[in-house]
Amino acid sequence: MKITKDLYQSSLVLLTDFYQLTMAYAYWKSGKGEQEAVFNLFFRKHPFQGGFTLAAGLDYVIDFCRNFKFEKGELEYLGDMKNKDGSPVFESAFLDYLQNLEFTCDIDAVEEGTVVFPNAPMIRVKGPLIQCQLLETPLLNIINFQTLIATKAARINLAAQGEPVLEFGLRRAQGIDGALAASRAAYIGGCTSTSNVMAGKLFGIPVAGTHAHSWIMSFETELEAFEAYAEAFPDQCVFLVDTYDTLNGVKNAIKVGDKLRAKGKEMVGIRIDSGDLAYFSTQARQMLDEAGFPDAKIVASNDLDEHIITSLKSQDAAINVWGVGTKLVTAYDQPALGAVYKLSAVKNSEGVWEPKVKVSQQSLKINIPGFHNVKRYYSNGKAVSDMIYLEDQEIDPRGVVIIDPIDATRRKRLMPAFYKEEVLLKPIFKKGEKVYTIPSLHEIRERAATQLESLDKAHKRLVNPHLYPVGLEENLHHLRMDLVLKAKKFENEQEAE
Ligand SMILES: Nc1ncnc2c1ncn2[C@@H]1O[C@H](COP(=O)(O)OP(=O)(O)OP(=O)(O)O)[C@@H](O)[C@H]1O
Ligand SMILES: O=P(O)(O)OC[C@H]1O[C@H](OP(=O)(O)OP(=O)(O)O)[C@H](O)[C@@H]1O
Ligand SMILES: O=C(O)c1cccnc1
Ligand SMILES: [Mg+2]
Repeated sequence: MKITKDLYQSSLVLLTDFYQLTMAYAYWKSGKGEQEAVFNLFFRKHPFQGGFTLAAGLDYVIDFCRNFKFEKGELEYLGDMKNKDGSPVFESAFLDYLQNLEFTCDIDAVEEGTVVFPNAPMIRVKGPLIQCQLLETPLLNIINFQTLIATKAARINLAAQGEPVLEFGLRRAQGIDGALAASRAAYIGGCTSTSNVMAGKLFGIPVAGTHAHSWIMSFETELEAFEAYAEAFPDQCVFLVDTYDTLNGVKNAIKVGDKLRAKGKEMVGIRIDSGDLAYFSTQARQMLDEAGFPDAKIVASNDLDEHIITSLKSQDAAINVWGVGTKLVTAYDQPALGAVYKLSAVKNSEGVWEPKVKVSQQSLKINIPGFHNVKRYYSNGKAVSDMIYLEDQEIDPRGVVIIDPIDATRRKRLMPAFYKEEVLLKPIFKKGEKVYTIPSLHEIRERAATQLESLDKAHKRLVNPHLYPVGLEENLHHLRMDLVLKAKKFENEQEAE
């Protein structure tokens, strides 16, 4: 395979687990393929032991669905698959079915840049079982990663308290698409730029950077290296000062800064990439100030994350710009968000929707049945609670009770009439037609900032955050409990037999 030419030239319809295709075949064979179903994508726990998660990746999902088509090449590949006895895995009538398969689902989803919480659906897919099933793996692949990285980026940007965070992750990212998707998500999460030029071109993210130690090392002296760099980029000089002796490096940067100024140019600043970043940044700040460069920025990098940034802030480090790579784009301390995709209702042969639950040993894993949506209530611009409710349920503006999906003893009474409300799942596709206007990446980033602003500080603490209240509307809670009890009763009866 030639990665540069072939990787994205075809539809991504085979970017799925094999079992989705074998199930699709079996659904088709048993005549259930067109039966209507509802699936929900959600996660059970915030990543990084945090108190919020930032949704990202919907744009890729939309693109995936719009190009959901089995073309000749894919069908040939599937047609060549053989069982152990040499017979084809998929009979040709099924391949004909796939060839004619058009994407016809309804999809409702939270917009990118929305703050989201455990158990509430981020994406709801309604449509023929086969299509819903085939979407499971790619939707999870896309949403799990981008949401994880957007959340990590948001945490890092919160720690930086509004100072610019430059994303430097490409060299350590999880492969090629991992890097591109991470740069996109990091930008949504608040980073100001990426070092990944391809991400810049593809997504319109500002591209920025400094220079490496190799630049300095290729010259006889550090001073010569700075001078040559200043010659090439008189308006964009950020000198990396720690190749030999950091404080001597600062002295050299000041010398070249003076020369630039004599030519009417200003150096932008310096970068420190090793050693005690609190100590060196405060020393460098003092030297720069004394030399008449109070506006020169100090960029720091070197295995930074939200915790080290917080620590450096508490040490009064004089850092103005944060370069963050590895720990951001790899989500170093939690490599995956555990979002799942679960069936919550099917339409029976009489055309009646039947809500479904999967009863698990762990109550944490019992899904939320039915066709539901999420409302967020705001008071004075602050999010106060999320309510998961059955979409056809009348909500009494004078009072609702919401019940924690994991611990039914935790309840909260709400007066919807007192609050501004937002329905979080927005229509994206109706019968396969896109009905949603995709915002620009910059708008998504703005939404993320506004959403994070709407969340109380207590939920944004990096450690031991306060739990944001998310509950099931009473009727949904009862429906769920009834279904669980019925299923358990059935289980017990079977055991007794
Ligand atoms: N004052 C500080 N407080 C807390 N953490 C710091 C401080 N200064 C630096 N760090 C962090 O400590 C770690 C230092 O790592 P390490 O010892 O590998 O770097 P180094 O030896 O200074 O540099 P390198 O090995 O890259 O030349 C980095 O993650 C860095 O961000
Ligand atoms: O530390 P990160 O958050 O990943 O940021 C990117 C790092 O990449 C570069 O150096 P590299 O790590 O390649 O080499 P070095 O650590 O030896 O300087 C740069 O100088 C940063 O330190
Ligand atoms: O531009 C930089 O300073 C940069 C880019 C990638 C990785 N580390 C640093
Ligand atoms: Mg390094």
